[in-house]
Amino acid sequence: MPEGLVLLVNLLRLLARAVVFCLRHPIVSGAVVGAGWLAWRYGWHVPALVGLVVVVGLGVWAAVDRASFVRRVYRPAWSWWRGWWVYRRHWQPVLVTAGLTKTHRGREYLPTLRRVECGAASDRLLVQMLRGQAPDAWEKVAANLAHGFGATLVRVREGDRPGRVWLEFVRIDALASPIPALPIPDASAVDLRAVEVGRLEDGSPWRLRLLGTHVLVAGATGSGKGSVLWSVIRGVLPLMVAGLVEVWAIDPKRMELSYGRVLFERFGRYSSDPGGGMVALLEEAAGDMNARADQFAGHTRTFVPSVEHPFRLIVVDELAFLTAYSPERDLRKRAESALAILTSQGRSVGYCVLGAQQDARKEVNNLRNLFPDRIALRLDEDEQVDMVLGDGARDRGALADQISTVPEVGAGVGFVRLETCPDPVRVRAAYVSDEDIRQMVAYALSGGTYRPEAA
Ligand SMILES: Nc1ncnc2c1ncn2[C@@H]1O[C@H](COP(=O)(O)OP(=O)(O)OP(=O)(O)O)[C@@H](O)[C@H]1O
Repeated sequence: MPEGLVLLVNLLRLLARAVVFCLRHPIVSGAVVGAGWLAWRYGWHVPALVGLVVVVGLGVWAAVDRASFVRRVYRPAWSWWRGWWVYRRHWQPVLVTAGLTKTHRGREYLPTLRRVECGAASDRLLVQMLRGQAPDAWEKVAANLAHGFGATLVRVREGDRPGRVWLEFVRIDALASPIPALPIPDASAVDLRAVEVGRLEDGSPWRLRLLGTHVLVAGATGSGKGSVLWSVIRGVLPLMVAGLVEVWAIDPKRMELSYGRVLFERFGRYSSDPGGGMVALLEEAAGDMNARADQFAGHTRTFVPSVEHPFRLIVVDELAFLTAYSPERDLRKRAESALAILTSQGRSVGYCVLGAQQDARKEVNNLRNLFPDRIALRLDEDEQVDMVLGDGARDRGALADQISTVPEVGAGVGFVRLETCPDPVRVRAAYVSDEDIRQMVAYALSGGTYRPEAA
């Protein structure tokens, strides 16, 4: 091809790209054209003044209403910038190297990047796959994509319609360091449908539902099950003091819960008696629940806690001690039966079982399916992940078997399935230390007048 023609073709290409850029980014191109016109018509100081007024205006907005400024200005601008600088600029070379493009009769077909949304810790990219491509083609090269775009991890999620996927690029591990115990909330702020217990991977609060469900916390020894149990108890503490919530603690290990024994004895019940006391307490809870169900039948369908009928949270630290490891067969059967009654019928009458379990294997706990909400902390084997969170959870990114064994990095870290989304989300429970528990006891015994934060 003659040199002149090559030059002409390249010029036309450049022009076409410039037009596409202007159409895709009307605000930026409009601002540049507007500033250029003002400078040409009135001199350079006019657009400079307009720019200054805009910057001051944005600064005032950020100072007055930070949240709306971040949502409407900062996030879109940051997404636009990263979308162009990090992703669009390297899109073609990274995808070619990762083997996600196809060449047919000399023409290259490239998946289309439709949208980029950048958060504080991760970026989400909506991608139109090539026709005939499936999400698992992207899952297989997740490591290539992570290295190619400078992320620590990439997850592939279902897109908004067939043929599309969301790619989640995790840049910063927002859960890498321990989260200190959350402040004890005001009684009016406690919602039993959303008790704040820690943080989600994107830095937002992790809220756990208690009312209308049962929760299973599974994790190997040292995975931080205690921090989930104590964060829940801390989150409902003001309602315990107000008499609207009772915590019945069953403590076979006599380790974790015994620290707050005085709390449970005063605002609920406590047993660590292996000779039948713990099972008797479970049976008592099941009996009370049945009596409550009889009383409510035909009168109330939605449970609202009151002093007469408080919400009862049955906390069991290590279910398997009662259902599998107990040497007495009769006690095992009775415990299993009481737990089955509570979990199958207790939800609608204000009973919630919060059970912790070290071993997720089927034979150890066949009550697992009675717990609608489950949390997988660090697990010993990869097959345990699906046993806890349900089939396909590990393939969808719940790598609970890869959580660090170093307590500062991995304790209290886990995966949950939220109601709003089928994909597992990484979370970390706040760490409630022994000193925090002591302060909780002081707060409760003072009737809520002693505030640990103020001490
Ligand atoms: N959320 C957390 N953040 C940071 N560190 C934590 C957290 N939870 C626990 N740890 C640390 O990890 C250690 C083990 O935690 P914990 O005893 O709660 O685990 P566990 O799962 O209950 O273990 P086990 O089943 O053996 O009782 C604690 O001593 C503490 O130092």
